[in-house]
Amino acid sequence: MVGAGSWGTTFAKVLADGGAEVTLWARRPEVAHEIREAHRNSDYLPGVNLPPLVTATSDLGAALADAEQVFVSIPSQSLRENLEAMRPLLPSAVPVVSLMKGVEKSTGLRMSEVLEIGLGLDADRVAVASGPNLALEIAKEQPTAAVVSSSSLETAEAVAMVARNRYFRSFVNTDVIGTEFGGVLKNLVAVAIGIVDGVGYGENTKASIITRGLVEMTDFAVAYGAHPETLSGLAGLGDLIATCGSPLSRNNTAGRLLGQGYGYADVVAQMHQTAEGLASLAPVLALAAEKNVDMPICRQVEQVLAGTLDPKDIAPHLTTDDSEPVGERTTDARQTQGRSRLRRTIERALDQLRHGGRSAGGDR
Ligand SMILES: NC(=O)c1ccc[n+]([C@@H]2O[C@H](COP(=O)([O-])OP(=O)(O)OC[C@H]3O[C@@H](n4cnc5c(N)ncnc54)[C@H](O)[C@@H]3O)[C@@H](O)[C@H]2O)c1
Ligand SMILES: O=P(O)(O)OC[C@H](O)CO
Repeated sequence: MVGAGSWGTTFAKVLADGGAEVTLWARRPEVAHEIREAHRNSDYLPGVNLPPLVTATSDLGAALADAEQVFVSIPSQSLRENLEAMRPLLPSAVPVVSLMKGVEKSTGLRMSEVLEIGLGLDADRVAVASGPNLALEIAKEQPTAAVVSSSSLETAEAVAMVARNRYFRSFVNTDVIGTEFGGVLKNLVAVAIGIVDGVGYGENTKASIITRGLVEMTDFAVAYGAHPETLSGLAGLGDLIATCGSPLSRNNTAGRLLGQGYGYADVVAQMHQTAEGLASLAPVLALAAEKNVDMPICRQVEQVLAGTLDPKDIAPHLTTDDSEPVGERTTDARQTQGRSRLRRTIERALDQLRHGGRSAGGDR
């Protein structure tokens, strides 16, 4: 396991409680020492005892030697800089699994893509695991589930066989794009939820943002080739519910601080753990623009982060509507807009007939 933060350590426990021997690589030797000697990682998982099958080292080569599967759980924006060191140490033919939920700011790439490029791997060797997985709940052995996804079903199944135990169930799919983007995008909606929570708005506002947020997530992921049903599954809706509903979520917490009036720099300074949504927002919006996907909630989060939108005004797209009414689903909206366009075309044709080609309404 590369990365001994809250999720890497928790996932190591998940694997060990399923019977696997796990070596964690911790960047800081003192963290590795505590895990090895005291079976604790008190910085990240206070009060949690790690099973004897988990050990740790700050020597990357020792952590990777003889590994049968490699899991990676470091902040998304730091992944690339670690791959050069990992590449020559990686045992051949083993699957590499991303546990991360971000996109690379400089390239807009998903973490599985960064792993493939940085480690020179075929896509079939790479998997991602994602779902409603708040680390501290799982570290306390509260039951949950996740999806392991790979373009190779064989790889996904091999990983899922290991990543399971009495409190953790792994499903499989081959929709890597949908599974990965689900984890990225729910973070952005969770920041929005935190903001309205910080402002003091109640459950109607939050339910509206969660529901409309799921539409944004689905439209975006489908535009990039995901299956829509993946976004209704554990890695989409499931994770959205968990992250938006829990004060344990760092993205939700960051949003709440913004909603309470703290500026972006103060929030970043107060966060001691990774809130991926803050760094993923800009690349996600750039990717959305490339595919003409409208993401009003994410755009407003960006404006709050930039200090150009008062947090209490975060939901105008829900409360003001100066356009024609549209359906809830984008496809419905397109149909409605299509009907409107057709109606306008017919009206123009009738108008031309009535006025001999001279419009009565304007200069076009
Ligand atoms: N914590 C959760 O509940 C949870 C659940 C699912 C997925 N994730 C995802 O897992 C990933 C890791 O998150 P986390 O919660 O473990 O974060 P964290 O902040 O708890 O820990 C991050 C770890 O990465 C290390 N690190 C920081 N900068 C580094 C660098 N430049 N090079 C190498 N290591 C570095 C830190 O020392 C730490 O061990 C994120 O993408 C997150 O979205 C987290
Ligand atoms: O603490 P967050 O906001 O990074 O969320 C953690 C997990 O992704 C929840 O599934």
